[in-house]
Amino acid sequence: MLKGKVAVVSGSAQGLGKAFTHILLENGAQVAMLDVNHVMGQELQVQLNHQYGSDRTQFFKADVSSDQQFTDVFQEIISKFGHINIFCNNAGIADEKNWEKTVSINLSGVVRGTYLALDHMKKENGGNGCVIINVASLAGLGPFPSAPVYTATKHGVVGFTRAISMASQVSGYGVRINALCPSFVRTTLIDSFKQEDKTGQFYNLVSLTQSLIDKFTLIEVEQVAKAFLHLIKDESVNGAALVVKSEGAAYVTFPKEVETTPISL
Ligand SMILES: NC(=O)C1=CN([C@@H]2O[C@H](COP(=O)(O)OP(=O)(O)OC[C@H]3O[C@@H](n4cnc5c(N)ncnc54)[C@H](O)[C@@H]3O)[C@@H](O)[C@H]2O)C=CC1
Ligand SMILES: CCCCC/C=C\C=C\C(=O)C/C=C\C/C=C\CCCC(=O)O
Repeated sequence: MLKGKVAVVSGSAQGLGKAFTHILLENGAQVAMLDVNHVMGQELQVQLNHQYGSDRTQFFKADVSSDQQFTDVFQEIISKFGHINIFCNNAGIADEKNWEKTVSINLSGVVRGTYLALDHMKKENGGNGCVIINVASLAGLGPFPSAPVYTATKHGVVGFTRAISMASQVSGYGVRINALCPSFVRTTLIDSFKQEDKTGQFYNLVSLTQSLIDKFTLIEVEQVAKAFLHLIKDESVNGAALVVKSEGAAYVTFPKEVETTPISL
């Protein structure tokens, strides 16, 4: 069903991005994989070439926190594949110690990728049938106390996605932009919560994180990939946030008006 479509997935050398790449390939798309980890990225490309054929994927090394690298690689991808229909901003880290890096990758990287993709999709593709998926988290909808800056970046991704999707609709770009909000997923990112060089001043909250993981239970990347595919196919949604938990996937119902409690001044 995605034959003839070209997809770009950032952070695709492992974890969720790798699972998104697999499901896109299984459904007929070509995939440009983008990651800062070129060793893992190139190894994966060799494996995928065997599995799906050599013309289906290409790995591109880039750091999404670098304007220059992201822009240059974007142009390389267009030169190789001609056009892009699906763009997934997935690359992300959890590092409260180096929190500015977390903001640069998780939030600025998503804004950068969305603007590059929008600019191409609205001009080159005539604004038809294109979709951007921004990977946020359940921590983009509620507080994750062990990782306040990670929480902030993911709330930022949800807010940015809701606003830019409305701008896209009002401007008639013909590009849908949605957010994916998984709870804890079994990937290497999860290991960060036990590492003091990642948790920094919140290392004392390790047991709180463990209790949250136990409450939500770890989900598998394949389950999130199915929700990702649903967001690509569901042409009725724009500006949506799709939550993925162990019990299933569900769209968030955002209030039309924020509920407030008046105070007297
Ligand atoms: N694992 C989890 O529990 C959850 C993860 N997420 C989000 O899903 C996304 C993917 O995470 P995972 O697959 O779990 O992590 P992961 O650590 O398994 O994979 C992340 C990939 O992103 C790449 N990457 C990191 N920084 C990069 C940069 N500056 N430029 C390009 N690539 C970069 C890494 O090299 C790696 O291949 C992230 O945005 C994460 O915040 C959301 C909810 C839950
Ligand atoms: C820096 C240490 C943190 C390491 C954690 C590792 C990965 C976390 C990935 C996530 O995206 C977290 C997923 C879910 C957030 C959990 C709780 C939010 C609560 C939301 C709610 O109130 O419903």
